[in-house]
Amino acid sequence: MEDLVKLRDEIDAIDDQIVSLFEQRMAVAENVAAFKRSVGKPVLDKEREKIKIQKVTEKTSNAFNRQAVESLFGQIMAVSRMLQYQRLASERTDVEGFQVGDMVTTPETKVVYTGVPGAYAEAAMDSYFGSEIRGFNVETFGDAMEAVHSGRAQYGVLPIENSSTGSVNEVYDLLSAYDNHIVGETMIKIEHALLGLPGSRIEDIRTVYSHPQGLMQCSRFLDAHREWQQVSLQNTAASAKRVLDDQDMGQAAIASRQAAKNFGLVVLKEKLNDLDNNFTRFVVISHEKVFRKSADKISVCFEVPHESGTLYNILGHFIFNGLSMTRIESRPIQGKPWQYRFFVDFNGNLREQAVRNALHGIQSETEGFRILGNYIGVGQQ
Ligand SMILES: O=C(O)C(=O)C[C@]1(C(=O)O)C=C[C@@H](O)C=C1
Repeated sequence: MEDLVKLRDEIDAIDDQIVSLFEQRMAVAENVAAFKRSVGKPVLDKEREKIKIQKVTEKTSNAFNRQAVESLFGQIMAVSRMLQYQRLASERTDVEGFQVGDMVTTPETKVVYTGVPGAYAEAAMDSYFGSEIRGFNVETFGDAMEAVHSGRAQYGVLPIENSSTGSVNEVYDLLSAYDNHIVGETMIKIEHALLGLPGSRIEDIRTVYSHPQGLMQCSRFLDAHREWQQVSLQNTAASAKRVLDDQDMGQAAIASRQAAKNFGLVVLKEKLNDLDNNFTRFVVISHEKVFRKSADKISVCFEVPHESGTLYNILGHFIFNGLSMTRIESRPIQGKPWQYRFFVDFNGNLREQAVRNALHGIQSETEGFRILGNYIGVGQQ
C-alpha cells in the first residue's frame, strides 16, 4: 500500500507537468488562431498534423507507446482545433444564412404531401397544420420537393422515419439534393388495415398492394399468406386507389382505414402491423432558411473523407461542445462506391454559442456540409 501511494505521488507530479505544458501549448494555439484569422488560413492543416505525428512517434521507445502517442497527439491537436473554431465562431454573426422567423399560415398557405387523399402523409399534414391551409397532393417525394423548391407550395410534408422499419432512404437523399429546409416535424401512429372491394373476401385475395414500408411493417401477417403476390406502389393510398380502379375481387391494399373511406373500399382485416406501437415521423420542409427562437433540434448532413478516424473526429465536435446527438444515419454517395453522406440530428438552437462552435468545426472538416434545419422536435416514444 505504501508503494501505491508513492507511485501515485510520482504520477501526480508528472500530471502537473503535463497540465502545465498542455496549457502552454493551448496558449500558443490561440495565437495560431489569431494569425490564421488575420491571413484567412484554415484551421485544419492535415500536412502539418501528419508531420507532427510522425515526429512525436519517432521519439517513442516501443510499439505500444508509438501507437499511444499517435492517438494522444491526434487528440491534442483535435482539441487545439476546437479552441480555434470556438474563437472563429464567436466572431461570426450568421449561421449559413438561417434567420429567426415564425411560421405563419393562412387559409391560402399551400402545403404539399405525397400520395392521394387518405395517405398517411395527409394525416400528418392535418396534425401539423390543422385544416386552415390549402393542402394538395403530388405523386412522388421528388415531386413534393420540387413543388416546395419552386414555390408552388410553401411547405411540404414528407415521411422520414418509421419506428419499426427505419429510415425512408429516398427522403434522406432528396433532403441532401434539394435546397429545401426542415422547419418542423410531426409524428403519427400508423395503423394498417387490409382493404378490398365491397363483397371481396380474404380467401379470394391473390395480389396485395402497398408502399414497401407498408409491406415490411406487416411482414408477419403477409408471411401467413405467402401465396399472395406483393406489389410495391408509390404509397399506401395509391394502393387503395389501384384496388378501386382495377375492380378485381382478388386484389387488396394495405393502407389506412381513412383510405378505405376515401375510396369506398371495405376493411377485410384490421391491425395488420407486426408491432402495435408503429409510428412514422414526418418532416415539414420549406424553401426558406428560417428557424424559430424556440427550435430545439438541428439536422445537418456532411461527407467525411474516406480515411480512418474521420467520423470519430467529427463526432468529437458534438461531444466536446456538450451537444446531445439523437440520431445518425448514413447514405451512400452516388458515384463514390463505399463512401457515405452522414445525417446527424442533435439537440440545440442555432443561436447557441456551443452549437455555432460545433457547426463551424464540422463545416471546416467535412465536405458538402449543410444545415438541413433547426426546428421543434417531437418527443420520440
Ligand atoms: O500548426 C497549426 O497550423 C495549428 O493550427 C496547430 C495545430 C496543433 O495543435 O498542433 C492544430 C491544428 C492544425 O491542423 C495543425 C496543428
